[in-house]
Amino acid sequence: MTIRDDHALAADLAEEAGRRLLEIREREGFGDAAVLRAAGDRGAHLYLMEALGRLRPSDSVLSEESSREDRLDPRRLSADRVWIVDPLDGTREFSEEGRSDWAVHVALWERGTLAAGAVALPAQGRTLTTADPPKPPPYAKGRFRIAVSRTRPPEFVQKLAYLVGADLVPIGSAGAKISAVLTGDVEAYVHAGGQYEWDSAAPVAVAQAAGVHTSRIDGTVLTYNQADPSLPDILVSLPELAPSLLAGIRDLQR
Ligand SMILES: Nc1ncnc2c1ncn2[C@@H]1O[C@H](COP(=O)(O)O)[C@@H](OP(=O)(O)O)[C@H]1O
Ligand SMILES: [Mg+2]
Repeated sequence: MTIRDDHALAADLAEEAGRRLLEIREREGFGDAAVLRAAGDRGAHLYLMEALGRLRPSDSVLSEESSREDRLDPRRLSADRVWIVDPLDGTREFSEEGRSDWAVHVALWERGTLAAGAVALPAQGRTLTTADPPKPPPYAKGRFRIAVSRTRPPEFVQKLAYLVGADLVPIGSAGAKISAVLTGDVEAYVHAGGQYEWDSAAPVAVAQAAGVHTSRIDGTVLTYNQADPSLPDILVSLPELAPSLLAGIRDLQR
């Protein structure tokens, strides 16, 4: 198998899981949000596990929806290749009629780096992929936009926006927020206070391929396939904005 095949496979799997999620939304309706969320998480997870087991039988998989036992299975720590997937990121938004800020994440971690990835945004009719990385529009100087969680934004983010001259844009799903940086709808995404490897691996793979800044909020490297999959904070931004955002965050946390 060539490396190119992994890029295409990530995109195909994310798109097919997304197509199934649209069908589940259609079939279940929005009457009972908990039922719809559970059906979405389960349906996308089972499809991705079956497809990866069939198409990449020697690789490990770390999925948000795997059992706790499977997620903590130490075998993936000595594996060369681990697929890190979030079958449905933005589960809350998936269950809200009319919202399109939810995503399917499929990433491949290989010997220490993110080697391939895709983020399907089924309700937006697009998939962002390392097979054909997006080209974010260049930064036009002046005020800019920072995407934040709708429900759990970092406590410092209002002050940060004031400090750097930005407006906050609440969007659901880490994948949808990072995609918004890549498509030019916002210029940055800041999160702190909790998150896991599957929430960011695939969109970070695409962002890195697109030449966008990705790091922890202290500027250090995001590392994946760790024993503890907690990865609680992240900064994704157009490269020109990273130094002032990192300096602002540092000042506010002092
Ligand atoms: N404080 C926190 N602790 C744990 N997970 C968090 C979190 N804040 C956000 N997340 C996770 O990050 C993803 C994006 O969140 P948000 O839309 O609020 O930005 C969601 O993934 P899931 O939808 O896959 O659960 C959410 O559960
Ligand atoms: Mg998630």
